Amino acid sequence: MHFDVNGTKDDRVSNVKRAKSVGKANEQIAKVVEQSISQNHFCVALGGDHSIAIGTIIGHARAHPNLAVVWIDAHADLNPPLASPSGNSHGMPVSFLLRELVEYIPKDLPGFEWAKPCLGVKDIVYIGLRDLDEAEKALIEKHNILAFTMREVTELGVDAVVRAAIKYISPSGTRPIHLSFDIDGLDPTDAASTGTPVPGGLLLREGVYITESLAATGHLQMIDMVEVNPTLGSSKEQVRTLQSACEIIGACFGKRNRK
Ligand SMILES: N[C@@]1(C(=O)O)CN(C[C@@H]2CCCCN2)C[C@@H]1CCC[B-](O)(O)O
Ligand SMILES: [Mn+2]
Ligand SMILES: [Mn+2]
Ligand SMILES: [Mn+2]
Repeated sequence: MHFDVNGTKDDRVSNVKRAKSVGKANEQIAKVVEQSISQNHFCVALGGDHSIAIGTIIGHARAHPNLAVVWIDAHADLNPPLASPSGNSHGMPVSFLLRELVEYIPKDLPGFEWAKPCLGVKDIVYIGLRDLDEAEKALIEKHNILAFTMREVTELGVDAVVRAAIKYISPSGTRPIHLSFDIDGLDPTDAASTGTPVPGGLLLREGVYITESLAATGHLQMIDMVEVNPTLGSSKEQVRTLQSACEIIGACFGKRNRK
């Protein structure tokens, strides 16, 4: 039995653990992000798990409807609630955001009455994928979602991948970009202190390069830096993970290795 902050029952509904708390929290996040972006701030959302992207991206899209999203992650976070193997909302956010998947979202989710999808499948690109569930593979395939897995990153190189990603989501180079950066997109050598680490990820150098390249478009408006969990791993790993997160956030503001 789980309870929300008001002490009322908040259990698993339609296979979403603590649905009401997650929904209500994201409703607040969306309001704050919309306000901040509307005041022309560059917005940094620090997670916390990746379910916060429901609020950050819906909030951002209210201010910039033609938003494009770059999702850096070992995982696709694309499980519609009833297809999730874990019932953990951090593996679901993209399914709440895509208009083409609205039929898979249960209508009776407490706390999510406000959440309306704000992206089409062509408005998002993945980089770093290497651990997908069957439903996620099927949905990426069915909807032709552009995904550069770690295989493509190795095959093409990070420069070709980020150039292709930008060309795809913003051919004119003018669309506002939202970077949703799950720290587990990086290799555990650079980010071990996270809930679901997966070997064979992006080097910090590659994560910085991708972020710098997005910043260089002049239209990177917001970053989510999520899944950083400084309570996990050795203190050395914790320091390294936090350092990596700071390097990525810093890269949003331009080149790090100035000549
Ligand atoms: N797809 C998942 C889900 O629970 O939905 C399955 N699970 C990883 C699972 C562990 C056992 C071996 C196969 N992989 C975590 C992932 C969500 C990650 C959320 B993120 O925000 O950290 O990306
Ligand atoms: Mn997680
Ligand atoms: Mn994630
Ligand atoms: Mn992940």
